[in-house]
Amino acid sequence: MDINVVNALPYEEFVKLFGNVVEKCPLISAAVWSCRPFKDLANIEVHIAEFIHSLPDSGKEGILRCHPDLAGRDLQSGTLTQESQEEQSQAGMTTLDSAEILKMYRLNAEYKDRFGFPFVICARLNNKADIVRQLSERLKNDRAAERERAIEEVKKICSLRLRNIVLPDIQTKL
Ligand SMILES: NC(=O)NC1=NC(=O)NC1=O
Repeated sequence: MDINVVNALPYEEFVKLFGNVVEKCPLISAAVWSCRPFKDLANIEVHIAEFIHSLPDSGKEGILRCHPDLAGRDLQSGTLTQESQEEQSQAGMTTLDSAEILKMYRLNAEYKDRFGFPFVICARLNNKADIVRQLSERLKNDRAAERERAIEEVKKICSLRLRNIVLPDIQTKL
């Protein structure tokens, strides 16, 4: 999709197209629409990142709280967004055995108890072993460091989702 086409979208169409590039946070795309005209795809990412980093800690944590757990309730009940379903499936979350599901549930619960927001990682860039290792390691971080780390993962997820929309014919398998 040509960047001039993106720049010409009315905000309703822009939000419809990009509203879930950050999981369940259409506000971000609705806000970034005001930054048109975008030079290119990377420029959209820059504006999204600037918006996210301009938020107070509570806002950043709010973004994290909009993310479904990996291998969690939403996956088990089939209520993930299409993007999350595809991402979690690609990371092997849909083929865990019961012991692996229980391990993810326990680690996710421990993480949420410690930080007050869910563990977020860019699933497309990790397999299930990476995810368990990262979850175990990042549990040791302090809250501020972990908040920033998780937001970096949100930005990676966003970048891949944007590419899937704007460059659908190029497989974004990194
Ligand atoms: N808690 C999460 O990290 N969730 C997710 N990461 C992704 O890449 N897709 C998700 O649903």
